[in-house]
Amino acid sequence: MNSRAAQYKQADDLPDFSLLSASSTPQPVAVQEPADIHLRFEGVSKTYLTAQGPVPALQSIDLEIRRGEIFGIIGRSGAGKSSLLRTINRLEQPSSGRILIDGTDIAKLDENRLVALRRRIGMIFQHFNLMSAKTVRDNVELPLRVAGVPREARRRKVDELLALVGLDGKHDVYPAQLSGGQKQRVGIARALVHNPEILLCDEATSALDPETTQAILALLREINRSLGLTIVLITHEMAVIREICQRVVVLEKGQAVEQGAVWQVFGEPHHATTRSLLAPLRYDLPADLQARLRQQPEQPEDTLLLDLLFTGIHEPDLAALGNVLGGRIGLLGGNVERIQGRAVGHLLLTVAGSSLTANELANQARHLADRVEVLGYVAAA
Ligand SMILES: Nc1ncnc2c1ncn2[C@@H]1O[C@H](COP(=O)(O)OP(=O)(O)OP(=O)(O)O)[C@@H](O)[C@H]1O
Repeated sequence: MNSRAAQYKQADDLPDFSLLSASSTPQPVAVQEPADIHLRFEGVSKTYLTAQGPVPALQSIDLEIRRGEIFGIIGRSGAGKSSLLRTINRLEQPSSGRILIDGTDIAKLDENRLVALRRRIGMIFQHFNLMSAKTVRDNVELPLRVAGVPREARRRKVDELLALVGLDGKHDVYPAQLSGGQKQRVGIARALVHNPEILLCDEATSALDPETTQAILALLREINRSLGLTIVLITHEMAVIREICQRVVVLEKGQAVEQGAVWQVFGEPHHATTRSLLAPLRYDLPADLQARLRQQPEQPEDTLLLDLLFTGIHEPDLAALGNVLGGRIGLLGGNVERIQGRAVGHLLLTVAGSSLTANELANQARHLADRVEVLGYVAAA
C-alpha cells in the first residue's frame, strides 16, 4: 500500500468526501482523461464586473497540471495569478471556459459536490489566516468539527497532522506565541485535515525570512512526496519556483505567455515577461565592463568576452572549453545552477591571446554550450 492509501486507511473514520459519492441530483459526467492529468483548464477567462467597468483578469487560459506535481504560477502584480488559483476551488467562477478535475467539469457540481470538492482541495495563505483567539489544536480541528467528525477521530487527526508538520507539543499554544514559520505549519496542518488531493498555496512563503522559507519549502516537498499531493502555488519569488516546482506557467495581463518544465523555462526564457521576472537570478556583465565594451579589438591583446548559455542540454566543462578555445581563459562571472538535475544558466568567459577570431572562438564554444554570444572586447588593463 502506498503512503497515500495508508493515510486514507488511517482516516477510515472520517466521512467520505469523494466527488463521486452518491448525490440526489444528476452527476456531471467525467471526461476520460489520461491518468496523469489532474487539472485541466480549457479556454478559461475571467472578467470582474466592477462599478468602473469590466476588468479582464484571465484570458483563454489552457493549462494541464499533472497528478502529483508541484506546479508554479508566476507573473507580475495584477497578472491574474490569484484569480487563476482561486478558480480551482471555485472561490472564483470563470466567465467562460472549463476547469476539469479528474475529468469532471467543476462548474457543473451541485452544492453538496462543491463542498466535497473543496474538501479535496486544501489551501494555505501568505498571512496564514489563523484564528488568533483559538489554540493551534482548535485552529486545525475546526474544519473537522464543521464536517461533523467525532471527537476521538478529530483528536487523532490533529495529533497526526501536528506531528507531520513538526509541531508536536504545540497543541495548546495560541498563534501569537508562534513564529511565522510555525504559523504556516499550522496553516498547512489545517489544509490537510480532509486528506486533500490538491494543495493550493497563495504566496505561502512570502511573509517568511529566507531560512524559514527553506524549511517550509522542504515541508511542502515532503508532503508532496509522501502524500502524493498535487501542489499548485503562486509566488513572486523565482527562487521558490526553481527550488520545488516541476513545471511553471507565466501569466502576463491574464494570458499564459509561457509554460513548461522549470529547467526549460528558466534555462531559456522566451517571453520578455519571463526574462524580466528572472532577471534578478541572472548574473549580468558589471556596468563598468559594459561601458568599456567595443565591437572590435583595438589592440591584439584586447580581451574577448563570450556569454555561454546552458539550457540544460550541455554540462559546463571548463577544461574542454579551455582546450577548444586556446589562449588564456578566464571566468568573469555567471550563475549556472542545477534545476531538476540539469545545468541551467550562463557563464561569462574572457579569452585573451588566442589566434582565433571572435566568430571562430564562438563556433568552437558552440560545441560545448547551448548558445554562445560574442559580447565584445575590452582593452587589456
Ligand atoms: N474581486 C475583484 N474585483 C475586481 N477586480 C479584481 C478582483 N480581483 C482581482 N481583480 C483584478 O483582476 C486582475 C488580476 O488580479 P489578481 O489578483 O488575480 O492578480 P495577481 O497576479 O494575483 O496580483 P498580485 O500579485 O498583486 O496579487 C487585476 O487587474 C485585479 O485588479
